[in-house]
Amino acid sequence: MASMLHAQIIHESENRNTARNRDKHGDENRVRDRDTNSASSHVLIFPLPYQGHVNSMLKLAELLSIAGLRVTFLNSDYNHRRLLSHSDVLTRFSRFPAFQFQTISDGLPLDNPRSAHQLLQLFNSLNATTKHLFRDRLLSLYPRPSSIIVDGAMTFAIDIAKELGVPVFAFRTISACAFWAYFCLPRLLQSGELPFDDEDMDKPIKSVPGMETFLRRRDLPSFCRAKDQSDPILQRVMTETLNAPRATALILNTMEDLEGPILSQIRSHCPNLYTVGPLHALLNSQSRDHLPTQSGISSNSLWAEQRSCINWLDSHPAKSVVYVSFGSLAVVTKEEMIEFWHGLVKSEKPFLWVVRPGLVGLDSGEAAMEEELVEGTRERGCLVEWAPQEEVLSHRAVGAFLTHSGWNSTLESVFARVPMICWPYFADQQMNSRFVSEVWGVGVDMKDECGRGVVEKMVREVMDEGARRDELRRRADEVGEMARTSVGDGGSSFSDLGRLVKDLRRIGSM
Ligand SMILES: O=c1ccn([C@@H]2O[C@H](COP(=O)(O)OP(=O)(O)O[C@H]3O[C@H](CO)[C@@H](O)[C@H](O)[C@H]3O)[C@@H](O)[C@H]2O)c(=O)[nH]1
Ligand SMILES: C[C@H]1CC[C@@H]2C(C(=O)O)=CO[C@@H](O)[C@@H]21
Repeated sequence: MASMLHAQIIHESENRNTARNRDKHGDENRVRDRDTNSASSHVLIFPLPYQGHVNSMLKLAELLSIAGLRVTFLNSDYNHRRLLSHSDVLTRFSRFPAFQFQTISDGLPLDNPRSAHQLLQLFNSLNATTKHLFRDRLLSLYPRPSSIIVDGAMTFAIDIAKELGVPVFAFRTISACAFWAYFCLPRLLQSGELPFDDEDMDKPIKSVPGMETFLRRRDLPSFCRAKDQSDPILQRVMTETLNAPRATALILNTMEDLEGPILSQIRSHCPNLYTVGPLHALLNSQSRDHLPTQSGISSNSLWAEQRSCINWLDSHPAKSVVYVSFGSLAVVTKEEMIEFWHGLVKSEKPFLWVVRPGLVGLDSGEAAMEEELVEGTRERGCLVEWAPQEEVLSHRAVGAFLTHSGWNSTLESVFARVPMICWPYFADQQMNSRFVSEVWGVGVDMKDECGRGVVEKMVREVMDEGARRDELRRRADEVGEMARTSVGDGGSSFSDLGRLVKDLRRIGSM
């Protein structure tokens, strides 16, 4: 049955892809239109256990619940404890009697920091431990899931779903441009462009179709910097990506107007592609009147949000503050922190800086660092351990976002029309920052530099009065408007979510 369904959805997708050329935003049924099949659809959603993945997949879970589907969200034990402590998920999801959380072990000991430095440990542990637990869970869940939406970075879950005959949708939480670069890894290796044979990081890259005119070595996902093609993380991300076409469909948190040409490339390998981003905006627009929170924002934070920074922002003029955050996984050295700090202070702009516990590597003297920062930022800075980021970015006082270019942060900044200063840390972020600066024109890219002079120069470029600032703001407004259109009634992401709901229902009724 799974394969019949797969064939049917693919057939319809091919027809639709042809129609897309005639009417890019062809209307689909409204998401909220429930039909009689909803009750038998049971969707299991299973993210990679990281903040950036839990965040977007939980937003999709909320949207599917709003549409009337039965949803089970499978969280790691470790993340679930933190999610319950630091967010309002229980109150929010109590609106949906058919929604449930379930938890599963990620196999790592409690004291493992689960940051970027332990990436391989997490992947190995998921494959050694969680994979088997997932199989048992799938067999024991009642009602049995009619479909599964798994993180596209967890091929083991695709394998098990296929083995048990449950239709599986892969949700990759990164940008289409980063996904496509990963997808082209075999040709990058075959052409000899990888591994790099010298130190010239500005050398153009030719083996990623559609990006020949602007992609350089330094813009490829950071794992491509491996000296040896057998590097385990490079191999891992390549395998995860090349497995996507085995799923019934691929879901991406992006929008047609932003990544259309790259999405066309991906469609030639994964014809049934749903583009439903920015998910946070789609969710906010569909649940604003029904949320128990004052801000109308669904927070899925794994750290306690320090809301005092909103009062601090309230006391600043419009577009005067630089918001700084490097997401949930990055670990920087004390030296890098000092450079950022000098650069920010020298730029003479007020700044709100998220210094997450664990952001500064332990071996680089974290305690002394914090003292210095608190002292040096007394005049102009506000430091928090974790911020209500969506709310911060939509605050009128924020004029720029110094970001690590994680995909959620990028989409949140795009939607809030805030120009970015990108300092990509690892993984997909190097691709995102190149697109932000060269393709979408909504920010500047520091790439591999974070010396104080560069930080100051980039902050001034984006914040100081002048033609450059005006151009960045103009583009940020244009691209932000595109995002608004995509998630509004009849927009491409709105319609694709409707199609996804319809397909999940149809599977549930078979
Ligand atoms: O103080 C903060 C800082 C962050 N966030 C939120 O945390 C999420 C962070 O996600 P993202 O910007 O994507 O960064 P990472 O946490 O680093 O996400 C990982 O997952 C992403 C999605 O796959 C990838 O794009 C990144 O490279 C990867 O590091 C965003 O929704 C932010 O709004 C807060 O709420 N408060
Ligand atoms: C560190 C990364 C390896 C895979 C995950 C990912 C992805 O490509 O899907 C992006 O960023 C990280 O969260 C993970």
